[in-house]
Amino acid sequence: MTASETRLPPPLFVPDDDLPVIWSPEWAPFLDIDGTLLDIAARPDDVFVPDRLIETLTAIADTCGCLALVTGRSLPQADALFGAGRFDVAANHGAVMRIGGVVCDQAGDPGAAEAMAAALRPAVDRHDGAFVEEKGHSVAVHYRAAPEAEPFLLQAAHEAIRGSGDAWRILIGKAVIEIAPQSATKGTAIARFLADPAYRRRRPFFAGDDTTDEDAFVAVAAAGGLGVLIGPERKTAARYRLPSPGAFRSWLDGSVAGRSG
Ligand SMILES: O=P(O)(O)OC[C@H]1O[C@H](O[C@H]2O[C@H](CO)[C@@H](O)[C@H](O)[C@H]2O)[C@H](O)[C@@H](O)[C@@H]1O
Ligand SMILES: [Mg+2]
Repeated sequence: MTASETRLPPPLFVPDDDLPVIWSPEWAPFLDIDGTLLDIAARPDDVFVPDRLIETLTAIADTCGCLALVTGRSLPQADALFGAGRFDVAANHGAVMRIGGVVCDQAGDPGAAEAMAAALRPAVDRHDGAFVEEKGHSVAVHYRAAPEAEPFLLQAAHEAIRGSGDAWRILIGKAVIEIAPQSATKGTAIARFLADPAYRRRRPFFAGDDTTDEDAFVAVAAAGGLGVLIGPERKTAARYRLPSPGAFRSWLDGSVAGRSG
């Protein structure tokens, strides 16, 4: 069953501390970054990471014995935001995996990604405010400041991957069109983590905000875990929902035993 075929009841809205999780080594927490842990900002480099969030995530990782960021960002970007090597990461929408400090999987040819970025640039340059984000194993075209450009940029992205066979796929996120390896998703990333001794036999928890996170919600549900959608209500495979990254950060803070405001 694919994410788009998922038929589950509408997600439950969870006011603050009713989310049924008490961190312990039973759990494997998997967390999306943008729009989930962090508020959306005008540009990728404008995001703000509160010190307290890093302390909270570190405390959860210590309690559970594991924690992974599962993100569309690249590994260097995730490290720049949360501290070099601090957490396990599935980067580039699952194409690049680092577990226990070791980069164990790398899907997608960075040379091909660079060539696609170059091919996209003339189309992007025709729209003030649009820009290309090169991420090694994937490419993003941002148009938050040029929303009218979306159809044109989407066509350019389809043209960029034409001829690559099944190697690449297009994902549409928040004011962004991404080109990522076909062979990896956030769902395959979670399955890969759960096969690793550091995560095996744990109950997966995943929080994410985007339609690109639905593969992960399906994967955690299939493994008996728990998915939390961050943001407004929509069709989703997540079973719970919190309204914003701020609400999620507050819940995370409150979920860490022995800490107070
Ligand atoms: O999977 P995620 O961790 O949620 O990452 C998804 C993409 O997030 C970033 O772009 C988004 O957030 C930016 C900062 O708030 C915002 O300016 C942009 O409009 C959003 O699309 C990041 O730049 C991408 O590389 C990630 O794939
Ligand atoms: Mg996100």
